[in-house]
Amino acid sequence: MKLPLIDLSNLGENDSPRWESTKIQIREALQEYGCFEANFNNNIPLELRKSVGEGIRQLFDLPLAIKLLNKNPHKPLHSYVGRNDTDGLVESVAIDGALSSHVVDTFANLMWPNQGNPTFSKDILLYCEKMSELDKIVRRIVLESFGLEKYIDEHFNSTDYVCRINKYEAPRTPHSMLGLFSHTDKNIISTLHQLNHVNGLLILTKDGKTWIPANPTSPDSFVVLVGTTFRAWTNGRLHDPTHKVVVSGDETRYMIGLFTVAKEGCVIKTPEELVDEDHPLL
Ligand SMILES: O=C(O)CCC(=O)C(=O)O
Ligand SMILES: [Fe+2]
Repeated sequence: MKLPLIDLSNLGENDSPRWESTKIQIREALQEYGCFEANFNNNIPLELRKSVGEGIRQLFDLPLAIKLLNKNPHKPLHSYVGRNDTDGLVESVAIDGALSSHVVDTFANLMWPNQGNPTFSKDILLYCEKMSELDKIVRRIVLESFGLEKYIDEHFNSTDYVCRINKYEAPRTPHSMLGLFSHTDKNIISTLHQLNHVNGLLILTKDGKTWIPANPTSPDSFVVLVGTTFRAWTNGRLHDPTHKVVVSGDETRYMIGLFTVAKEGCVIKTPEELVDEDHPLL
């Protein structure tokens, strides 16, 4: 089994025939699988991909004491996660508010206290901007597909972005090993981009029977995944898939993800249009 593959490159205006057919594809994919592979090419140039990969390798090579400075006392999931913090092979950093150059520079100054890392800051900011374009297209399309255009601005204005960068140590055994435990994302939308050719993400089907490999079919593709908050907002119409990461072989896996989260203090409320006899409020 494979994830649905949907081409979102150069999608054009939002009343074109292509936009309309893409809307149907996205809605079906998010109902049935809770995710899809998005082709979004021409969007992230090869040079940027290489440069960001290099910056991320340098970041994880920093001493543990430095990486531990990436902490958020109020939100433990928006902080550094080390190899000993979970059962898996994952190590991870988080940049909360990654669409702000000030936030990204502050993060880089913390990690590279001498003079920051201007290349890293510039690359991450650009990457996150591109991924947020994808998030906005998908959310706009989903809301339109429910006839809820009137909520689009409110939706966009009530969200922030967290960038999370994951490294999965090479297990160096012929057996596959757990990279990241099985979970659902609790945020709204996750936009995931595997940075090298080392696969590992698996998505559980809605019936809970099959793990589908989410191996990118091109270096320009992303996995767009529904989080529990969006499932709640849509009164259960969209599925929030369980997923995990399993790695094998002798190469390290890197992933950069942009997680759309509700702003602090924002209350998630299902629009009344999505509640009726067939769909009582969950
Ligand atoms: O590494 C991946 O592909 C997925 C990571 C993930 O599921 C997460 O960080 O929530
Ligand atoms: Fe996840």
